[in-house]
Amino acid sequence: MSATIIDGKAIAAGLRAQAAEDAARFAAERGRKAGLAVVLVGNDPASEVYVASKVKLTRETGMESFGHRLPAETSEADLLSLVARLNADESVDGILVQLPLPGHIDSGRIIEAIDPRKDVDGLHPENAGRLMNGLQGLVPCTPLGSMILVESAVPDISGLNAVVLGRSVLVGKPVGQLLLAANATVTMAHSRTADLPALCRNADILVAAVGRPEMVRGDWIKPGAVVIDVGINRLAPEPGREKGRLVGDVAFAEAVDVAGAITPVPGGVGPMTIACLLKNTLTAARRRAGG
Ligand SMILES: NC(=O)C1=CN([C@@H]2O[C@H](COP(=O)(O)OP(=O)(O)OC[C@H]3O[C@@H](n4cnc5c(N)ncnc54)[C@H](OP(=O)(O)O)[C@@H]3O)[C@@H](O)[C@H]2O)C=CC1
Ligand SMILES: Nc1nc(=O)c2c([nH]1)NC[C@@H]1CN(c3ccc(C(=O)N[C@@H](CCC(=O)O)C(=O)O)cc3)C=[N+]21
Repeated sequence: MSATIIDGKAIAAGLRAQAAEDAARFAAERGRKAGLAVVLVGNDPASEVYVASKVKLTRETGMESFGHRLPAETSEADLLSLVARLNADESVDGILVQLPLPGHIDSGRIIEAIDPRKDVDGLHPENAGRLMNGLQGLVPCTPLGSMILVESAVPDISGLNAVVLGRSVLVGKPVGQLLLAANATVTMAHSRTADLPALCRNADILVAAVGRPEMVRGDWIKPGAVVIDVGINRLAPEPGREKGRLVGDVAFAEAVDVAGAITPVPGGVGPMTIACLLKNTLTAARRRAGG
């Protein structure tokens, strides 16, 4: 058996087309474009690639993009004052501070300083709490994108066994909350979980977000399961190559023979993350504008 490949790239393109329509309507109704501010501290090459891609797609979608690049040695106080300015700026509907931040900055303090209504990453404790309590808020982009991909592959999630590998605030925990809200029976696994392979073999839906290249092997997967691979891992370059290959947390070549449906890396969850960021920015813009 060979799994259906869930085409995140195509589904993300559809979401962006919808976002572009919504952005045009917002601009026509409000007399200004919705705006997203992206803050990058330091010069981590991977972060620079993601941020460049976010800026490009934000503009292509018909929204205003405000880029803020700060040197690695920026103080926490200076970053907090930038966040305060963006909170007060009426043309900014969404604020994203790219993670990870340099070690001398407490990311928790920065995230808590963002106006929850502009927190398009959905990482502010108020938005995390709203998600947990089933209240309206802003949902983190990667989990939201992962969930849309699950829904594209399974008509009814209700009653299915879901296993989430990873419990980060950015990915694992919110993915678990979304699956729970959709009535899956959710198990959250992590680095202390006993016998991961056996646990995973029980999963109708398996979401891998651990950051360990190809950790999930083919024989961990229940035949017919839906596998969402969130991992983005850059391998060391092969001799003569400048860049290493990008792989997920799942050994794709093995898993594809067992799963019912699976996301590739690249072209799976990654493009959905950015599309959901644009979607969240419009959601934030409309709510701030009162409708
Ligand atoms: N596609 C996209 O858009 C995005 C992709 N990513 C990718 O997703 C992956 C996860 O990211 P993120 O959640 O931020 O990572 P974190 O490092 O914050 O969290 C990793 C989680 O995986 C768990 N873990 C680590 N090693 C193991 C192991 N050997 N067995 C079981 N569990 C393990 C950790 O457990 P414990 O809590 O016990 O330490 C932790 O909960 C990364 O590859 C990242 O690059 C991230 C964001 C967006
Ligand atoms: N505050 C914050 N919010 C984030 O959402 C956030 C973050 N910080 N820090 C880093 C991670 C990582 N992340 C990705 C987004 C898109 C792709 C993506 O588009 N990937 C392409 C390939 C890109 C390539 O080729 O390098 C794909 O999977 O097809 C990947 C990873 C968002 N993150």
